[in-house]
Amino acid sequence: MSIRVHPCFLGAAMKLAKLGDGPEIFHTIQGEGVSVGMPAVFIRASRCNLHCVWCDTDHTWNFEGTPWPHEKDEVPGYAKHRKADVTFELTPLEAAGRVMAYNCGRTVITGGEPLLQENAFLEMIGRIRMEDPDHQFEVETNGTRLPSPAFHEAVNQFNVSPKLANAGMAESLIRNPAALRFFAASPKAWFKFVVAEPDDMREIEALCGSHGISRHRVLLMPEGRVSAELDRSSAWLADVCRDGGYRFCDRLHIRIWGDKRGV
Ligand SMILES: Nc1nc2[nH]cc(C(=O)O)c2c(=O)[nH]1
Ligand code: SF4
Ligand SMILES: [Mg+2]
Repeated sequence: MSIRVHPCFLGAAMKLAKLGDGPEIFHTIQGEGVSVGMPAVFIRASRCNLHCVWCDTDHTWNFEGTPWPHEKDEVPGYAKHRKADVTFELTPLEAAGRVMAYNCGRTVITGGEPLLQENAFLEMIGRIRMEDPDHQFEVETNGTRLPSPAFHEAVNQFNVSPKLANAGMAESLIRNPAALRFFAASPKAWFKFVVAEPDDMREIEALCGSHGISRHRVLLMPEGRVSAELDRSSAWLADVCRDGGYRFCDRLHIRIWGDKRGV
């Protein structure tokens, strides 16, 4: 498939999260969703349009000078990040080179919210497919942004994680009905909900009902940053999945490596 990129987008810098001295691009296995277990290169966008209180990638958005609360505010030593310390800028061409250096056939574009920079990622995808036409791209998104037709065409799989009230934001911020209906109708989209307590199910069922999301496309994932936390809700969540016809989804990278970055 050839991908055309409008010339005015060529070369626009992308803002990625920083890991060590470089951009947050790493080779691991997909830990969540329908392609769990598959080898993949992850590339993490900096910046998000949301600010979930329990976000585990808050270095992509919780910057000095912003008013957003985070559950780690109570943790001694936790402080908001200096933007320059946690951002790495590079061109889509440079990003493509770093991704291809791993010689892996699958890339997961995550964040932050990658759709805020979809033109830059579209250019990166085009560059990679010039060398590796069958390269598979997944995008992890919070489901509040409608992808452009070209971006939707280029991406193989969208892992859509709509946020619930437990993320601590106004409904108007976390919900874009047009985007949700678009993904509900896309054969490329899967929906992944982080479930913290049984009450969350009411919200998930109402959301799916009102946006045409089929339960066959829904994965329910226990909330937790470490194995013991996942264990706490896995048993009852497995029952919910069995009885409701949902797919259960563990967080394999947390089982294997715990709460670490770059894996
Ligand atoms: N191994 C691994 N799998 C993942 N699936 C989704 C991730 C994410 O942070 O979006 C993630 C991640 O950070 N690591
Ligand atoms: S949408 Fe995702 S990246 Fe953005 S704040 Fe929420 S959990 Fe973090
Ligand atoms: Mg993660």
